[in-house]
Amino acid sequence: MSTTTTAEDEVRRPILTLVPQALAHRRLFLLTVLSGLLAHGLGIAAATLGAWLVGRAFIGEAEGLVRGFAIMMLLVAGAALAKWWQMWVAHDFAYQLLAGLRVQAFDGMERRAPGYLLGRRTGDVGGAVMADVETIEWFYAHTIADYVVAGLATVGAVIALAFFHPGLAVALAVVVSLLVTIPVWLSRRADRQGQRLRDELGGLSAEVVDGVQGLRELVSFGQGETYLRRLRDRTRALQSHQLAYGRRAGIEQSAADALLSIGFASILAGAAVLVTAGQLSLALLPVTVVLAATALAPVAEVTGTARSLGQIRASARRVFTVIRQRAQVVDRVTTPPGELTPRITFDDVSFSYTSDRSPALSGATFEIRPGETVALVGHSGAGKSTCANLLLRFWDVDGGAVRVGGRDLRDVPQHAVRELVSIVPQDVYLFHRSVRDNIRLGRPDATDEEVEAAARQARAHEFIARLPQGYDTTCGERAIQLSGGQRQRLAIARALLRDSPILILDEAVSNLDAENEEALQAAIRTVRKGRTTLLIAHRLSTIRSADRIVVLDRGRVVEQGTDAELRQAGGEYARLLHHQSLTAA
Ligand SMILES: Nc1ncnc2c1ncn2[C@@H]1O[C@H](COP(=O)(O)OP(=O)(O)OP(=O)(O)O)[C@@H](O)[C@H]1O
Repeated sequence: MSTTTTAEDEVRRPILTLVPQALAHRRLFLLTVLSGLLAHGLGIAAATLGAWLVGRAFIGEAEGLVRGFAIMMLLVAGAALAKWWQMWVAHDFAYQLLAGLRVQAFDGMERRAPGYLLGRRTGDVGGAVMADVETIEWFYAHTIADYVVAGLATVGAVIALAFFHPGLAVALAVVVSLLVTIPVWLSRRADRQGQRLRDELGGLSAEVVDGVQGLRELVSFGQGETYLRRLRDRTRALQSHQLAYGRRAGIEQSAADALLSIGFASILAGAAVLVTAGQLSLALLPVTVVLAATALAPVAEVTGTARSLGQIRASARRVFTVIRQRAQVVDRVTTPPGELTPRITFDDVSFSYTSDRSPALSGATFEIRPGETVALVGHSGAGKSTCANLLLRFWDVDGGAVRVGGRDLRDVPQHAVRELVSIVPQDVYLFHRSVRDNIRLGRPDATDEEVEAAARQARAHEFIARLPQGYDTTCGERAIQLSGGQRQRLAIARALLRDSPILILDEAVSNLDAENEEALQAAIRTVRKGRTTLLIAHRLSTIRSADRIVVLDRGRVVEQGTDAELRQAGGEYARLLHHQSLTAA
């Protein structure tokens, strides 16, 4: 039975899952912290020196002022350089991590393909991978190392202040401690709001992708206005979540600003009282003020970035849920099986996609001998595509076994299955690349000559030659559009290049014009030659061209034989013909 993403797969502490990823890039992380410390340290030193010089000037001690000023300018220049270095390494660190996360997320989806996409909308999936990964950039580039730097810089400033007066250091430590707790007060609400906001954004992106993909249907059924209304409703819902998020962030900001002002004013007042009481030299007053300010500034900065933690948490949760999904099919053997006779056996196979649905196959038994073509026929939903999915090991059977050359497919690693079996699907996906590269997907190291030879055999060369740039014409969603029959011929060329001994052919149901039809049938005849073929057929002419026919009904094999035998038997096949469930062409 197929497993879908469950609650256990959900990531419970998403921010903590981001940290080990950062530690995997230890060198860059340390450089980010180091550059941050240098930038802050030099900044604090420059400001403190400046304040000290002002203090001395105040009490009339002019000696060494010029030298001190020159040193201060050097420190300022050093701080600026260190800041630039910090931005550079922090972004290098973040982008390397994000690149890794994108690959891991794609890997997670591939591990569960195609089951993963069931029940999920493609816009939502794309959103999880791209937009959420982008949100995480903020954590790596502006948060994690900044927290470490802010912590160290603040502790340093408090210790330095303690040399001047311990009371002032204690007061500063109290203000800092209160400031850092602000995001914690509202963290639950921030988490909830961030989650809602990211979900709503994902939903909206899915809605837009849905609308664009189904534009033809919407327009032809006059439903454009209804769709726009739905979109408006979703946008309004998103807006209200954004407002709630903004309100809470505003409360945090105001609380932090108020605390910062009160805290700073108190320390200033305390220092002034100490000067009046003769416990602190007037010359040191500017230095204490600057130290307090330099301790508070980085803390205020990180509490600002902490306001984004709600969204970062939600994004990390979604990305890591994808990354950590369990594999749809697990290999229990990793060594390839060696050469297998391409004899396919479905032995009492039972399978359900999900536990809440009736079985797609129950006790299905049939065989395809080496080099033979067997057509699977049956009503829609009878289980034909499920047989193909199991033969490709997109899922594993629940009961019985699918065997190739007598070997249970569960004992053949998935990569070896993909070499053994290739498919010409009904809906051929073309990537936004050249026709040549799309064919080359069958065998990436094929030469141009081999690609062209495969296209000729697949009866695709002629229409490719008529395209604006021939084999270099870009195809796919955003480029030249090819007809269903032409796409299938490109897929046949792919399969010919792949040259696997077993072929699954899912015949296109759409009506093709006579020229396309003739070319496609010829291509199918070529690609079947010498291969064991499972044919999901809809046209009578194709069905008749098969060596044998297996008739499925509600997941069971109800009849097997040649076209003539089955007609004569007067069973399900004859009924399908009678009710014209099979296309006559
Ligand atoms: N990915 C899936 N998840 C859940 N149920 C599925 C999935 N694919 C198919 N089914 C269900 O399994 C049963 C068999 O479907 P299958 O696609 O194998 O039928 P089919 O004979 O190929 O139909 P068609 O000719 O319409 O393509 C159907 O009840 C279908 O709803």
